[in-house]
Amino acid sequence: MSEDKAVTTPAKSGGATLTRDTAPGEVLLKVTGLQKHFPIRKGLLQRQVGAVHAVDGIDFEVRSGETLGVVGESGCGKSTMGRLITRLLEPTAGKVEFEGQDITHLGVGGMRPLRRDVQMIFQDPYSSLNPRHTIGTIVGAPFRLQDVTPAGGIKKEVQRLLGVVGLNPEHYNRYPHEFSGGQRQRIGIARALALNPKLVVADEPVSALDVSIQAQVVNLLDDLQQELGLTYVIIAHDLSVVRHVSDRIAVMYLGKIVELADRDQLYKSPMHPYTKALLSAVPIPDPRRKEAKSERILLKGDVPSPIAPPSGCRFHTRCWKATQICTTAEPPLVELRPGQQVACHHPENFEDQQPQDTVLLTVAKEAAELVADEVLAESAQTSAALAAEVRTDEDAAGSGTGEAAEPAAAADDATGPAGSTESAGSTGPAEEPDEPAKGDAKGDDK
Ligand SMILES: Nc1ncnc2c1ncn2[C@@H]1O[C@H](COP(=O)(O)OP(=O)(O)OP(=O)(O)O)[C@@H](O)[C@H]1O
Repeated sequence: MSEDKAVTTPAKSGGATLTRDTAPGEVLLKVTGLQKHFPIRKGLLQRQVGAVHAVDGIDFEVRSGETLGVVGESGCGKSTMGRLITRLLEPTAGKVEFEGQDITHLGVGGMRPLRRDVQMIFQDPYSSLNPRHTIGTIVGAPFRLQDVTPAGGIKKEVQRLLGVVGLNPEHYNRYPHEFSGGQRQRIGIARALALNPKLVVADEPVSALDVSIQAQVVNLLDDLQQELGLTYVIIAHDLSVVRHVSDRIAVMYLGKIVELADRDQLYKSPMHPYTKALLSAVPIPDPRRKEAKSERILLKGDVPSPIAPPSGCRFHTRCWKATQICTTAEPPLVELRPGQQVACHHPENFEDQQPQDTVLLTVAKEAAELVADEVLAESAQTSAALAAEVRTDEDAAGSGTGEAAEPAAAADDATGPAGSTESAGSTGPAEEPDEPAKGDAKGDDK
């Protein structure tokens, strides 16, 4: 990862230079009672017959310089939350404050300066880049949109940014299809960094990539944060991805935050049964903790429909600890331990909040099953592969070579033909934007 480690701070671009008002550790983003209900309409008159409760009243803060990981199964509302805080979606209710300013209902004009400060990286590096544009145009777009001319000109700045994310600045005129999946995600990252943002919301930034490439992109994000003092909200459905980069983690279930805790605390001692189940699904690849897994929980079934979420605690239909009260009273998100907020009547690793309610629901007992240790040991190995990769790269920081792409990377991912080995930090010929069928063909619009 030669060039990855040699990250340089983006040049102060004329007009785009942003003062870093919020000191590290201070609240940069504050979300209160945030809701997004997508209306469901039917009939000729398109009358509203219901709503998808995608995000249903969440509160959290993001401090300057930290990484907040957001996890949960598919459909829990993570992406919607990401789009709400970047104001790509209008909230149904609640408040979003950025640097103390209420931005909940700012119009296009009011949002314009904020667009520089808050950027988003999307999950799919294939569809988020316009195939008709060169990467020079793509990465330079934010300057044009914001009418900003960096010192030295857009081209020079874009080439510098490409170098920052470990791509060859010479490839300015190439098209997205000429790059591998990991390289395309680097292009997306370069675009997000163009205007020197304060907050970057990354929505499943690596889930479309091969595991070995994932580690490289995660490490790049980490390096950039160190160098540029960025604040991240990283959304993932997989706890193994956010584990290595997050300071705190929010666990979402059906539009709600059910647990919000410091990273280490969450992994060592999860309090919400859902968090515990998520952790069970991603065994911790640490042999010293093997004995700690006295019980492993496998959740059965899918997340219930957000159109009509279960009453009381939304997780009660899949929770092995659910009792009567869980069906009627929604547990508030409260700080049960310093740095650990949980919404549960019967939390794990803590005293019961409703000890009088002892009779388990029949369905609860069937909701989850314990998984055999052997099965877990096997999957722990897979999880360990990613962890080892990340650690190796962390250890190699500054070593200047970083050939993190193992042969497995050759497979890259199956989503596109550009299956070249991701060449992290390649600013030279090592970067192989192999496009076997098309070679260097430019302007090959798809
Ligand atoms: N524009 C929309 N209109 C209607 N429903 C939507 C819209 N966008 C999202 N939803 C619904 O909101 C719920 C939450 O979706 P969201 O994409 O935020 O979840 P997620 O946790 O990010 O899942 P995934 O990991 O699959 O993206 C889902 O049930 C989804 O179908």
